[in-house]
Amino acid sequence: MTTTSRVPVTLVTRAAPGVEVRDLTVVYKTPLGELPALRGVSMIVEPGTITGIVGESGSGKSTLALSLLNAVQPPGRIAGGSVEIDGLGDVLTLGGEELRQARGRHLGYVFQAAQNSLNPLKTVGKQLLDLGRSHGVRDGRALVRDAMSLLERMGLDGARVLDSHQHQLSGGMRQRVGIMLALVLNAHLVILDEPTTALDMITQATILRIVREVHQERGLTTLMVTHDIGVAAEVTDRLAVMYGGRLVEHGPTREVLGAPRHPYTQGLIQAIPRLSGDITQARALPGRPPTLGTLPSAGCVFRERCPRRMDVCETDDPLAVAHGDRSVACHAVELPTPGVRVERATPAARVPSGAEEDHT
Ligand SMILES: Nc1ncnc2c1ncn2[C@@H]1O[C@H](COP(=O)(O)OP(=O)(O)OP(=O)(O)O)[C@@H](O)[C@H]1O
Repeated sequence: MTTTSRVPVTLVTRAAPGVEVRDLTVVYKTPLGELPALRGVSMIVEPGTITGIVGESGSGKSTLALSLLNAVQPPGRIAGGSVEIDGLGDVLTLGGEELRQARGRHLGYVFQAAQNSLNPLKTVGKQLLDLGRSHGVRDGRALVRDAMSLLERMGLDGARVLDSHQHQLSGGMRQRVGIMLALVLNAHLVILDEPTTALDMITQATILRIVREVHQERGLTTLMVTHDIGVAAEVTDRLAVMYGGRLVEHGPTREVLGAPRHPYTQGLIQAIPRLSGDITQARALPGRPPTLGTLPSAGCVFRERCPRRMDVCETDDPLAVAHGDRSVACHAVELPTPGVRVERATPAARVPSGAEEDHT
């Protein structure tokens, strides 16, 4: 990723953008005061990759996704850090029309509960044309063609869906409309927050295949929030594991799932029931994830549930240690050879902006 100074949104490069999140802190106002939902999160997203953001409910996944769009709403507030996106600069410094144009045209997104986000008074087709117009799309017919083709690939009757109102579509159909709307303006950074939660297993598999295909065809950088490790395993190249507002482990999906290093990642994987073999081997993580009010203000956020807890975990928040293109934030993890203790979870090698890379 190039460290960009601010450039006008219209000059944006169309190649898959890299993203660098640096020291991001987001707080929510609560009766106990402002409490951090994200604390010092740093992460690099390589251009052209699909990164899964996983973790239990409340770990900060959606807050991170919203921050990438500079869309955290009160009672939340971005209290510190930066989100540099190739071609856009630090999105946290964008506002007004610049930010509106960036969203949709350059940053496509499907928020959680996308199935409820359509306007009940307008047909999907009308909303599509409104969206196009508000982003300066001149060729409405081409936009409709592209939308129909995306919908049809997701197993829907495109013409019928565009003619429908929200109440005429099932939850799963609306979810797919949300995905179409995120992709149809040709954004090159796409953020999907739980894109398949309302879908049955077969439809979910179809959608994941299409997300992957469209990602490759269009040269996207994709971030997918999911609480479902199976979904992440199926579709992502890299995995970012969050706990209590911290990024605790990050690396290539196969390596993180095959040889998890952080005790939390190990616990998450052990908790997945297997379809074959001994199902009694699935072991739920003991305890519950913290809420904003129960997060410890010092030491490791995971220590209460950690089987490898040590004295230092009570007092020192572990920094991310990068080793190759993996990083882990845990006092108890011994790396194969001495790692470099760094504040930021930075992969060793960065691919230049827009460079092609085989991540399979
Ligand atoms: N509007 C809000 N006001 C107060 N606290 C909030 C608000 N939104 C989120 N939080 C808190 O911030 C923390 C992170 O929430 P976030 O929704 O980002 O987590 P998540 O990992 O996406 O969870 P889920 O999988 O349940 O969506 C949680 O403790 C949550 O309760």
